[in-house]
Amino acid sequence: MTTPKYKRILLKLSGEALMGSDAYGINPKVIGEICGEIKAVADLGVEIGVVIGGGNIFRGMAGTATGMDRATADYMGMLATVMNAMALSDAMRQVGLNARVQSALNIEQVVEPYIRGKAIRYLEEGKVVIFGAGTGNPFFTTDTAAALRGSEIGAEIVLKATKVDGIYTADPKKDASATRYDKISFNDAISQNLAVMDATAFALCRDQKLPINVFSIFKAGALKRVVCGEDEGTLVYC
Ligand SMILES: Nc1ncnc2c1ncn2[C@@H]1O[C@H](COP(=O)(O)OP(=O)(O)OP(=O)(O)O)[C@@H](O)[C@H]1O
Ligand SMILES: O=c1ccn([C@@H]2O[C@H](COP(=O)(O)O)[C@@H](O)[C@H]2O)c(=O)[nH]1
Repeated sequence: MTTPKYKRILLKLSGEALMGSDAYGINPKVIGEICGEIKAVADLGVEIGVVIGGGNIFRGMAGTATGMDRATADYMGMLATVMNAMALSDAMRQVGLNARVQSALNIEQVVEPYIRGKAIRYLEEGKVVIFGAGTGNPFFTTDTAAALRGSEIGAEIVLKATKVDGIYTADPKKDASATRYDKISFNDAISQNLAVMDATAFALCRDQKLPINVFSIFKAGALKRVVCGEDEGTLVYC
């Protein structure tokens, strides 16, 4: 059997990735495939916390661009991540995973509130814990929530599963000449303003000595390869 390098991980899943090639929302085939990738890692005995983004439904900055109050728009963005968390939990159920959703905003008729001790107990029981509503605070992102929850649950690494296959010298979607790093230090990622992740998330992980691996969620088997310590995407280290 393949031996995982990590016992407990925090997986940051791109909200936008859930759209697949659709213009908006959640594509059932794509979310099912992503859950298959997660199951392959859970079957190795790895404890998995997940933070899900909301970019497939709503981003606060998009609301602000149309004149909305930023905090109001950000709360809408956080609610979008709760919808994604619920969809992900159900898609996990369909592939045979046992998942629990905890929300940083209290909507108790819908999902449990975030309680750190309970989340850790679920992980120890082999359940996947999906953290919705980001940090629960406006002016942050789900990348920062991943750094925060990863630190709180004692994850050994944050895995950012996104639409690109690593961190590049510039945004590869805008600059075709950009080249990918195999690894990069936190200080270099921050000083070069590499926008694949926000600086708050990088800084928190750096301070907590929590490495990050950025990889493509669309590459079959990539998540399992990262978890087994193989070179995949870009490693951000202290
Ligand atoms: N230097 C860079 N290297 C790699 N990607 C970059 C870089 N700079 C910007 N990007 C962009 O960052 C994006 C990933 O971050 P982003 O926060 O937009 O998405 P996400 O976290 O995957 O999605 P969501 O916000 O929906 O959860 C990539 O799709 C890429 O286009
Ligand atoms: O802690 C947080 C996390 C998120 N938000 C808002 O939600 C959206 C969606 O999250 P993404 O990280 O962009 O996927 C984000 O644009 C913010 O508006 C937040 O306010 N606080």
